[in-house]
Amino acid sequence: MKTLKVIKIGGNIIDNEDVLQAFLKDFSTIEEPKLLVHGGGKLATKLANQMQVEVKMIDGRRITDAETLDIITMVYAGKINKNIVAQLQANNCNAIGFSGADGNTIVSDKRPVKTIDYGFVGDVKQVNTTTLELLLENDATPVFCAITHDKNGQLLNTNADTIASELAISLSQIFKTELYYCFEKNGVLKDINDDHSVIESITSKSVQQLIDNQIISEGMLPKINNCMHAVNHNVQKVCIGKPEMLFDKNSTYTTILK
Ligand SMILES: Nc1ncnc2c1ncn2[C@@H]1O[C@H](COP(=O)(O)OP(=O)(O)O)[C@@H](O)[C@H]1O
Ligand SMILES: CC(=O)N[C@@H](CCC(=O)OP(=O)(O)O)C(=O)O
Repeated sequence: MKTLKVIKIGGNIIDNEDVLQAFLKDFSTIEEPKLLVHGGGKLATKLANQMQVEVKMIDGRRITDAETLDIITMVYAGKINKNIVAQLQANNCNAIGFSGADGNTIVSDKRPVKTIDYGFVGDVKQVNTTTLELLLENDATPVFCAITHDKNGQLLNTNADTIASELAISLSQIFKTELYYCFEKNGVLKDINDDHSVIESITSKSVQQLIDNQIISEGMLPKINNCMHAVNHNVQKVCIGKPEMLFDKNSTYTTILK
């Protein structure tokens, strides 16, 4: 079985042009099959503010009304996705941009209204890997944004961390899959203000205490839940840290274990 690296980059990497350019240059040097997932929540928030569209987030999830869905489609599937694809092509990496609607790769259900109406937010129901396998076997690199569809013509907003874990889980039937969450810190930190306080490994036993003690909070909560879901569903290796963890053997980062 070949190894596949599924790599997710978040807002603070996308927002910094120099950091993004450097990352994409390094990413292009990875010779094994690879797949990139990008977020972009921060840029969507900035644009919504400029357009005077109210931004509402609950537990790291964006309440997505029709106007917000238009904004995130333009930002995630348009500006960010196409710029990343163009930069990868400039580095001789044969990137192809995807939303979950493209090739019917990710189908999701609109989140049912319970106490909160999230609007056009989708929970992943099905990942179709046939097209992705074909591309990955032929040296092409899929680049996914945080948009899925319901197969009835409706686009839905889906957290980028979830897209990465669901793709990694489904593709683990075909590849030995590794999942890397890249962000601006060295890993999951004991003290959020001390970049040297990296927690080397987190297990399903230790995670609850970290959440209860509020060491893990905010944006790290959905990330760690997606990591746990992935290690418990056949993904061989799951790591959180700076992009350097992919390229520098001496870098520190957090490994998520069963
Ligand atoms: N223990 C922790 N270690 C590191 N970051 C943490 C921790 N707890 C909360 N966080 C927060 O989680 C954020 C990462 O989540 P998020 O902003 O959603 O990133 P991304 O856009 O890269 O997915 C960090 O910037 C940090 O503020
Ligand atoms: C439903 C939902 O919340 N979707 C996210 C998708 C983007 C994302 O996940 O971006 P980062 O990885 O940069 O945070 C949002 O709109 O903010």
